[in-house]
Amino acid sequence: MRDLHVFSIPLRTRFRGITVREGVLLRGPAGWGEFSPFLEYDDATSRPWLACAREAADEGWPAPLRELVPVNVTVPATDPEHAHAIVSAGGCRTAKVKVAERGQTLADDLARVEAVRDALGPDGLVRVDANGAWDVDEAVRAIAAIDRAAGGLEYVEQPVTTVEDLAVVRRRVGVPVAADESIRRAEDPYRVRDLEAADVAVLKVQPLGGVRACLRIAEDIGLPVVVSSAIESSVGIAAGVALAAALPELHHASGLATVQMLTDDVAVEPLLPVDGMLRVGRPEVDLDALARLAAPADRTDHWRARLASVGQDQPT
Ligand SMILES: O=C(O)CCC(=O)c1ccccc1C(=O)O
Ligand SMILES: [Mg+2]
Repeated sequence: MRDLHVFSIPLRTRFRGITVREGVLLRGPAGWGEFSPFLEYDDATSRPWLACAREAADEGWPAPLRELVPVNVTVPATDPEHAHAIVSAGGCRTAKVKVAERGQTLADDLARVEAVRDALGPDGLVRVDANGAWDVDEAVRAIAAIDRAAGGLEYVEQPVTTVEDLAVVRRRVGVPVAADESIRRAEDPYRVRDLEAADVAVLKVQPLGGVRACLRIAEDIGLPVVVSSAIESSVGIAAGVALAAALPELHHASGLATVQMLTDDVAVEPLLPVDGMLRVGRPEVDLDALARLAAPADRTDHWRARLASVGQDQPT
């Protein structure tokens, strides 16, 4: 049995319904890997997440082509003053702004992106993420208004839920469209490509089965890629950085500056951006942090059982 640690780290602010991030760190001959599928995911959905952890622990990653990876600051659906402060503190030249939050209005989104543009200055890039919350007509209207308020958008991520609607919206707006939730399973990117539903593909290493699996997808789909996180510890983020570092072409900042969304981390030097960049490499795990962040016994039992169940048909 590999060295195995179950961690539990509170988030600074609730993000998509989650207040605590739990997962497993596995140590193998190549280093540490992270297995942290969201709690509601079944075994089949979680299998690529385990493949990603095993690749990190057992094999390691393909050689990097760059040493630094530009990242975006992530701005939650917060008020304009807070959004301005987050971007000003971040040091990133690209900001990703959450929009279309339930319980908020388009006016809230417009005020938030205006504040973000003000904090970034004219040379920064603003992208927005609606997490599929709009219908087609709402999306067309909102995107035009947000594009004006932002003084130009880099792209809009997942404006609508289905890949068919994504293709319709893409044909009706002047802003590039990125697919995120539409690319979760290995076969999804090919549907996005075949329907010409997006200009940009968001790839996350855990749900798509690891760095090599994502490199293959990027090569096959022929779209520019944005590497993004699933809110992971520095160990999980390092796998995303390894993908961004190994892509033959990298046109966009990665959505990997999310360690700061957690209240604590497992690494001696947490993988936080310096001047808007993350350094490629393997973070050193802090054994004191593993002890401090160790999940309670019942959660550890839950994750051990889950690992056994997800890894069932494969050698451990
Ligand atoms: O891309 C980023 O800046 C951070 C990652 C992020 O937003 C995210 C993290 C976990 C689940 C969903 C999402 C998302 O892109 O909506
Ligand atoms: Mg997204």
